[in-house]
Amino acid sequence: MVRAVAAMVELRSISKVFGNFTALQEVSFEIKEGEFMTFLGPSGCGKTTCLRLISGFDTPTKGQVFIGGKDVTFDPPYRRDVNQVFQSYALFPHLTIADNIAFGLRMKKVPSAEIKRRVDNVIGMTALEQFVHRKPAQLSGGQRQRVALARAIVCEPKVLLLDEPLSALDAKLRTQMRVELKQLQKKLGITFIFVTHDQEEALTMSDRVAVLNNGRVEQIGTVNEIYYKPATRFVATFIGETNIIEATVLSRGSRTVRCRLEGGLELEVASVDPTHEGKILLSLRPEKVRLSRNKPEGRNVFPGRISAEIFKGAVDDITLVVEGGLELGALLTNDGQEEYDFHEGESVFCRIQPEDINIVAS
Ligand SMILES: Nc1ncnc2c1ncn2[C@@H]1O[C@H](COP(=O)(O)OP(=O)(O)OP(=O)(O)O)[C@@H](O)[C@H]1O
Repeated sequence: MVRAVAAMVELRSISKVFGNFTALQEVSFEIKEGEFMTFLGPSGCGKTTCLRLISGFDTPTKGQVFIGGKDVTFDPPYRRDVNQVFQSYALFPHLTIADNIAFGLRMKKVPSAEIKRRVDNVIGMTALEQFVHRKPAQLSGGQRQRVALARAIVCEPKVLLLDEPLSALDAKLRTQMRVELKQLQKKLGITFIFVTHDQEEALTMSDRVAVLNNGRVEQIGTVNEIYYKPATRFVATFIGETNIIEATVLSRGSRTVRCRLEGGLELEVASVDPTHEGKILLSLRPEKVRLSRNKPEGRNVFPGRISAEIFKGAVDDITLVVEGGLELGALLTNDGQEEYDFHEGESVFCRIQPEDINIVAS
């Protein structure tokens, strides 16, 4: 018999109003067991509010919260199989690292032999062996971060909530901790819900990302979907660099539409959606603009002039002027091949695959 597997966490038509301000509006999504889900969005978009409704530190104005298939909308935090790692880590300064980690289990009156076994296990997992007798003040930011994580996972919650846990770390440590966190999550198989406003952080660690804006979910998808198939202008511009271009649909083929871009350039754009008609908005990632000196074969080939070139190490950031004065950004990898080494003032041919252009909602 096939049994439907309930989502580990589900928010169903959630709205949250503070006074006369709506912080979340009709938010619905499901998070699967063992998934690394990230809430990504600018400051004030409602990420922390979402997290607080899942942890039980707050209740929704409307809608329901389910954890493990059970309606927990009005259950207090201690009745939910959820643990949280805070931005500030919230460690007890007077306790040693080992005692900080054991604290939650002692509160739950877990037998001491079991506490020792579980604490030793997470200390190994988070590489904290040499610090167990120190106090939090004697650790670096990254080490403190690991203690906060160890303290949360030792309780073996089904869901771990992480509210910008890397924000206090310097850039290098942040990058390192991203990899460690992701590896740890895979090893533990716990559902992680991670909050950040840093798109790079979201792209490196998550299985799926929910992009929030103004209290609404703009898009939920895998990191690839969010990056390569952004649904809205906001998602396309918030994550990575993109060219946003206004266009008009001229005609429809079986899998593409022919569009006239602002300035007059005509291009074919992948589309099977019949609602794509009249005025539309296009998103084009700069690394998808191919340049060459000789005219290439294929569709969507057009001339352009390089009006600016900025060297950025691994890549060159290029501005092109094409038909009708339209400016397009292009990114080229600096791999040392002269064939792809273009300079300001040069005339070039541009080529864009129809499927590399996305029609986005405004
Ligand atoms: N208790 C409250 N009373 C009134 N307004 C609140 C309350 N809590 C949050 N808000 C408002 O709700 C909105 C969403 O807040 P939230 O903390 O969820 O944002 P966020 O996306 O986590 O932002 P940040 O990245 O800055 O932490 C904000 O405009 C905030 O001012």
